[in-house]
Amino acid sequence: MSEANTSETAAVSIRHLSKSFDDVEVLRDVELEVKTGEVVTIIGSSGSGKSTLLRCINWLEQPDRGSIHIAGQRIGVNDAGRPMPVRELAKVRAKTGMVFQGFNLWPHLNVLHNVTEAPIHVQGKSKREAEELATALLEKVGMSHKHDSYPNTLSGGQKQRVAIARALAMQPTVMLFDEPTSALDPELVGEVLAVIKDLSAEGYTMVMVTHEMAFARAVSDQVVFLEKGLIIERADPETFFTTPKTDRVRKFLENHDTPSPG
Ligand SMILES: Nc1ncnc2c1ncn2[C@@H]1O[C@H](COP(=O)(O)OP(=O)(O)OP(=O)(O)O)[C@@H](O)[C@H]1O
Repeated sequence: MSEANTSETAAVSIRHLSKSFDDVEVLRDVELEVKTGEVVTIIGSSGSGKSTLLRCINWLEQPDRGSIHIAGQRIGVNDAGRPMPVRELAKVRAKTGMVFQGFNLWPHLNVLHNVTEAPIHVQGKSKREAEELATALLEKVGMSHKHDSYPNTLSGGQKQRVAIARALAMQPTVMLFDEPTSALDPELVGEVLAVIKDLSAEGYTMVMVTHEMAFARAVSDQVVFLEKGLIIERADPETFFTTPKTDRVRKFLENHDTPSPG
């Protein structure tokens, strides 16, 4: 059978992933396995390759070497080792729900239609089915009262909660969050983190790049530390935050808003 079957138990399986921009190797032989229901946070200093790793998972960036399987299916490369046709790639990519730092909502669509757009036009759901799902998801993120508002009338925290509902509407295997609170005013961070925390409690599989250390500690099953494109530590959050193995991580945690033990 195809190699896809070797990874079918993991939500995401990344093997020997490398990526360069120009001559700079930004990811170096990265290996990562995300089990179904697991929350993995990726942390590290600026420029260490966190966003690039996340963007490789859904092929927004194409790696130079290595493989990525999502729910057992390889993304970007077909069984014959050739680049996937666009339609096939779109199908695999739809197994991921991406939430960006900058929300990326459609400005000309109201909240409800931002959430129903892809289920109707990509998945072929009926308008009624898509609207029922969107209504339930907007309820989940506390935004159902704004269903007919347009993005420019929402706060950053509200926009990000709609963006989360929109990603969930495709019923992805894995949610990918790229610094989802970095663009928010500090007082709006909490409402978005609360939504993500609820999702983790509900068993959603998530990979998240974040600078919010207390949050990473609270929600993660696995914390991964990237340094110059290499994973130099990975551990459960308790171990990672209380007994880091390397001086590099110890120093990083000293300089960040590290939560106190316990
Ligand atoms: N499209 C691109 N073209 C050229 N270089 C890039 C591109 N995207 C990222 N890089 C470079 O790759 C390196 C890793 O970038 P990346 O955004 O993955 O880091 P990061 O760890 O997410 O950083 P930050 O925390 O600042 O967002 C950086 O040196 C960055 O300048």
